[in-house]
Amino acid sequence: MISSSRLLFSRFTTINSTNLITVRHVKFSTILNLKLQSNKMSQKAQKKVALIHAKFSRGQGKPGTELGPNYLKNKFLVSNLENLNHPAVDYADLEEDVPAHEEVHYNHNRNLLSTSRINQKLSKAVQNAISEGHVPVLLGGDHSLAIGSVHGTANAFSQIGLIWVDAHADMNTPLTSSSGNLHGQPLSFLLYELDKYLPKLEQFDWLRPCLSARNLVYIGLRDLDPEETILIEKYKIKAFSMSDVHRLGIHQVMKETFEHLTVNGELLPLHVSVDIDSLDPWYAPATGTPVLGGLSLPELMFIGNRVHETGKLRTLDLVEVNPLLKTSDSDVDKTVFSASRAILSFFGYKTLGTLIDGHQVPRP
Ligand SMILES: NC(=[NH2+])NCCC[C@H](N)C(=O)O
Ligand SMILES: [Mn+2]
Ligand SMILES: [Mn+2]
Repeated sequence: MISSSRLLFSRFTTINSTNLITVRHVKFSTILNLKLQSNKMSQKAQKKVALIHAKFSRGQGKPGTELGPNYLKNKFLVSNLENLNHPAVDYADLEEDVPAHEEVHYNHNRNLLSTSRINQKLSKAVQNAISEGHVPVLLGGDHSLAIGSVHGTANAFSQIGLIWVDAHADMNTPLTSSSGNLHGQPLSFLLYELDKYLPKLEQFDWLRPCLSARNLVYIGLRDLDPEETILIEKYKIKAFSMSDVHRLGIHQVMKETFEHLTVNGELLPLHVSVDIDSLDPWYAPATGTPVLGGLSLPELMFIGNRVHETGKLRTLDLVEVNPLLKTSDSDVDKTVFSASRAILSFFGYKTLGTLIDGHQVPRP
């Protein structure tokens, strides 16, 4: 029996040095005689990415996340979305439009009025973008924006699956939150099961819960508040903590995630909400609530690639980049670099290098 390494070796030795030199002058797909999958990709019109810029920071206490969209919409992101056949369009521009003195607070929970208003607009923008055949990508902004973003996706389909990639569970209610920050609470506003724990908040009159706890999967958890742990247990929510990622490996985590979100033999349309603090602070230091021991960028990109392969991504959020929280400029560069690559991975950008029509998408 010939071992595969010998086979490889014997094939390799048939290439002489002249051939190796000519290789450099010819399109390498021809040399390798590969039928590239990406050729097929390029013939089929791909969905456009509808960029939704949400300049918002009032879901938490640290100014700076409102600058996120300006950093995240960089040349590298836009040109590579183009290369990946998912051209980006600037779809909506949202910002806080409530003067500070008109804000409404509930107990220690801050900024209910502006958070409600921007999310109502965001939900409509997401629904419209989906109905026009685009994939909305929310460039945040803090994570309270997931209220509108997920609400929009959930209202565009009969049923969705939500993958929440985060160090935190963001499932506090205004009554359990110790910080009073709405970015730690979006899921309590979205899940049917948690509606009964919410106080009546007239600012959010427009909002109805739209997601079953059964259709939520967490990845990357490592900093939960006690009530969040209780709720996850009580409603048997599928949750992969960082120690689960270590135990199972990210490949198995994604396999089980998709199995969980498959209903009647079909994977649900997916909304993926990525909090940049799911990454270890080494990859993403410029964020408001960093927690050590997070995902590596290759792991997050693996998640993105697997989701991309399913063809089921309907909306993506990238939130909590805060360019003002830095000890040096390189902290911002690192965070934006990681965030841009993470977004691209959901549209087919691979760490290995990505081929389109036999050409490699440039790597920075
Ligand atoms: N989206 C985030 N970064 N959330 C952090 C939440 C932290 C804490 N659990 C809270 O409720 O305040
Ligand atoms: Mn978080
Ligand atoms: Mn979060």
